[in-house]
Amino acid sequence: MSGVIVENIRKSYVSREGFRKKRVVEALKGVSLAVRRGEIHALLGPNGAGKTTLIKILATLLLPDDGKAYVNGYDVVKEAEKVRSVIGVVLDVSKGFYTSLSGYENLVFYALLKGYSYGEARKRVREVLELVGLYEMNAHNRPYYTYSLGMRARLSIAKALLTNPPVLLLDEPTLGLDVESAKTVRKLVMDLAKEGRTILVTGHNMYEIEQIASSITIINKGLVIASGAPADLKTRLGLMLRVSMRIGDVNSNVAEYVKNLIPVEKISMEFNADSTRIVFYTKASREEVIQGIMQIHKSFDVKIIDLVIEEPTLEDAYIAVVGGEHGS
Ligand SMILES: Nc1ncnc2c1ncn2[C@@H]1O[C@H](COP(=O)(O)OP(=O)(O)OP(=O)(O)O)[C@@H](O)[C@H]1O
Repeated sequence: MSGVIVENIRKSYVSREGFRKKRVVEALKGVSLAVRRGEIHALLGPNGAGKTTLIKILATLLLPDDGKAYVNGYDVVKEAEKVRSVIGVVLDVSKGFYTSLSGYENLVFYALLKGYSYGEARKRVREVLELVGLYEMNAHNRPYYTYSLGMRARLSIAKALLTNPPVLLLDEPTLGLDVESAKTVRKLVMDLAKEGRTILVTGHNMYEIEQIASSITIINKGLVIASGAPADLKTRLGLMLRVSMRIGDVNSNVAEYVKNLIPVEKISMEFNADSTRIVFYTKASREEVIQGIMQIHKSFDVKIIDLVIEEPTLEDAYIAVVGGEHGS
């Protein structure tokens, strides 16, 4: 049974422009996805793709116009209360806290709202602060306004964990964070999944998501444009390895050698005084490329000075499907 199921969800926003005119934005035009229990699933897309809208529907903050969605088996429309009891939500990491209160006081306030007794609240807040690393940083007693963005993100996740929910819905939890803080938050998300939680996380940074998600759905303008495991997506989208090689020879025939041994899509050469740089793109596997290059080395006595084989990142996958329309 999946942790999250989304079936053909549609949602439009209607806003008034002037006195009579209505503007309709179709934020979701029939989106489906499934997140297995205990899995990190990434929902990727450029700005305005519809990611936040879907998270809000799953969090029971917005009603869909059409379609079905279930969280841990509960219908987000008909069983909203039950859905709320099994989710933890992060919508905007830098909002929702009282700036003059400490992280600890903020969370105790929210824990009391969730129905914990004062004693229970204090105990649970300490646990979640420890879980996200704010306790060991000794940051829990500092006022919120002194928190860095990274600490604010951790506190948002701590808040989402107050009720120990099995499902986490995280909307861009690393947005605006510096590299180190983003890394810490990613590690935290992975640790939370290892504990058996189902996590749906949105983002638009392929590099980040590739490292933590076991499956991905890419949406654009309210439609799913690709989905699958990161590696499968790369293959399906026909992404190519980029091979850059420098040989200790000025040899214009080497491009022919390469093309004879490796299926090459695009090749370019740059001649220097005593070496040649060859750059090519191929759909062949890394192993096939290495075998081909070994063959060139052996058969033509070419000295290879350096060799770099770069795998396509999901950034490439994203550009391949979204084209020039991707956001920042
Ligand atoms: N309350 C609203 N009223 C009118 N239009 C809205 C509203 N909220 C979102 N939209 C529009 O719906 C579309 C989807 O927005 P949504 O916030 O879900 O996208 P997103 O993928 O989360 O983008 P971002 O990364 O910028 O937050 C956009 O065109 C947006 O302008």
